[in-house]
Amino acid sequence: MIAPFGIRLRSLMNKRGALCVGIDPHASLLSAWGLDDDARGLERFAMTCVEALAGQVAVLKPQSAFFERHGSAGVAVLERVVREAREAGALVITDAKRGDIGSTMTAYAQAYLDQSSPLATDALTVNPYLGYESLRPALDLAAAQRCGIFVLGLTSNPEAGQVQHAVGPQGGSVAAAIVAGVSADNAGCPDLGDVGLVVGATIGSAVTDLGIDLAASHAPLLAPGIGAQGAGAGELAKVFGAAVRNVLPSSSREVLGAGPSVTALQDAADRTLDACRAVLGEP
Ligand SMILES: O=c1ccn([C@@H]2O[C@H](COP(=O)(O)O)[C@@H](O)[C@H]2O)c(=O)[nH]1
Repeated sequence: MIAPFGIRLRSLMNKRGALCVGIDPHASLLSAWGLDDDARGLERFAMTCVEALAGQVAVLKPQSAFFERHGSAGVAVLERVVREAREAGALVITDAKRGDIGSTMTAYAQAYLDQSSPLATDALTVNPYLGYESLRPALDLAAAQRCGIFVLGLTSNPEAGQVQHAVGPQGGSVAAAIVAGVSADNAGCPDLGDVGLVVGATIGSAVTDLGIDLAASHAPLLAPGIGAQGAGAGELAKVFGAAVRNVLPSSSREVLGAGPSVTALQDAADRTLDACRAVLGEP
């Protein structure tokens, strides 16, 4: 039987280095690569990323929105990207930030985590702001299918604090309550659990300010914000402190901007990984 997601992720981070490259086919990037902003251009862009990076980096993270904006043809491209990236040896986190209630959350979970689904992936980003327990159908199906879940914790966008830093009824921050939920789901894991957190590389001292212990959560820590959003590898030590070993830095536009040359994309990913390694050490 396949190993649980957290174990597979640690093993691939050890082998390939701790880096996630996002596949975000912005219209501006399609244009910069000389491609049309249509489903054919999207497919060429995304499959070039797979060809360049799926055998090299630990994790690829297609951003679902950029595929959905091309309608059903775009979703078909997403299916191909996820399938072929996994076949080439990368782990795939589908960044769709799903979140809903009850049976609707179950349907989202089935769409991405049931391994017989056309969109089947290794891990899915989810939004806990309908309440952490609203994610239970996805958490349960992920565990059954040996997949991962990445719960939005402290996101990289500047307006996130309005919700995530707010103090909830128990007196702690909303983000701390989400982290507590993740910690409970990972309880007993000796190393990385299957339930991860999204914590932006841009958030400065928020983890410390809110009194959050990320290391104790055993969560893989997906850290977007490197590159186009202004964070560099240097920010990682300050943001994550004692939890740096569990960080998976993520960058999209900064790497993708090097394309369409396959070798230029590979070199850009290598440069980002080297910069992160200098801060994080070996995973
Ligand atoms: O807190 C979050 C959660 C997700 N993202 C996503 O990551 C990429 C970032 O792309 P860049 O080009 O490297 O800025 C994008 O898909 C976001 O939706 C995030 O940035 N922050």
